[in-house]
Amino acid sequence: MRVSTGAAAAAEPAVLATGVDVTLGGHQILQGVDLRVGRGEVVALLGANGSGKSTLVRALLGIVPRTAGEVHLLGGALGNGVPWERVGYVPQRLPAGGGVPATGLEVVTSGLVHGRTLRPPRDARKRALAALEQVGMARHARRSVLQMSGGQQQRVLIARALVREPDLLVLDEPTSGIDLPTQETFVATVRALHDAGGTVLVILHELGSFAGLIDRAVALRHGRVVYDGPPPRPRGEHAGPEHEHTHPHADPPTPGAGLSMEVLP
Ligand SMILES: Nc1ncnc2c1ncn2[C@@H]1O[C@H](COP(=O)(O)OP(=O)(O)OP(=O)(O)O)[C@@H](O)[C@H]1O
Repeated sequence: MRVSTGAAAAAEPAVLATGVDVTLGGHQILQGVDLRVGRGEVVALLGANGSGKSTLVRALLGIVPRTAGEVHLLGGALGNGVPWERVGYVPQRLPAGGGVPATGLEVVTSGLVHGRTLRPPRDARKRALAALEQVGMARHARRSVLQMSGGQQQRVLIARALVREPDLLVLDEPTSGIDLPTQETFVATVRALHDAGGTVLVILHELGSFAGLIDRAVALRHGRVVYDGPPPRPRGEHAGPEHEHTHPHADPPTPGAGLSMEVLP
């Protein structure tokens, strides 16, 4: 991880959002959301379908507009104040209609290009290949992402976020559609980023492979924060933080072992 410039900025939380409101299509989707993620924390964002998790993450990143509220990332106000080259984002899926036939390598290399320099660094190819290797996609580096399965595309998006070795990694359901061995490789990579001092905000439907990594959970319901505290314990021991996921799972998941919003207050 790179050392932040300015001790004051480094002391600020990685994510600080206050009073965030978002209205989309005439409906208020988020209402007065406050969220703080300290440096080095791993925070899970939980909630039922449609509770506003993706919208919150997209508002935090400035992808959807706020009608009220303030957002600071890595000590900078949303917009030009944010050091975007230190922020990695994995969206839920490739944007629909993004019909550009880029290869996996090109998509990952684009993760090294940011507003201040349009030219990838000299070692971009090597770093992009290493990131693809981390998600088990190195041998597909030259394939068009449009010809990849949804899970493969997701792995390329993860590699694109990891390649810049971000200080803040924001993940929108990163493991949906990805097989378990790849999930566990990915979680190990996120753990390494966290061990190096990185901060992670991750939308999850169940803690699953992430269980042992999560410091805190924040739950949304109908666009409001309804819980902010320790991650709720899964009912099944198998999915608990104490369970080391070191083996491939041949059996289907235990019913109820996955942590869902239904068990939250
Ligand atoms: N562009 C949009 N225009 C209108 N409504 C939208 C738009 N995007 C999202 N919504 C609505 O906002 C609400 C929250 O959606 P969002 O995708 O943030 O939920 P989520 O918690 O991430 O759900 P999921 O777990 O299914 O991904 C939903 O009711 C959705 O229909």
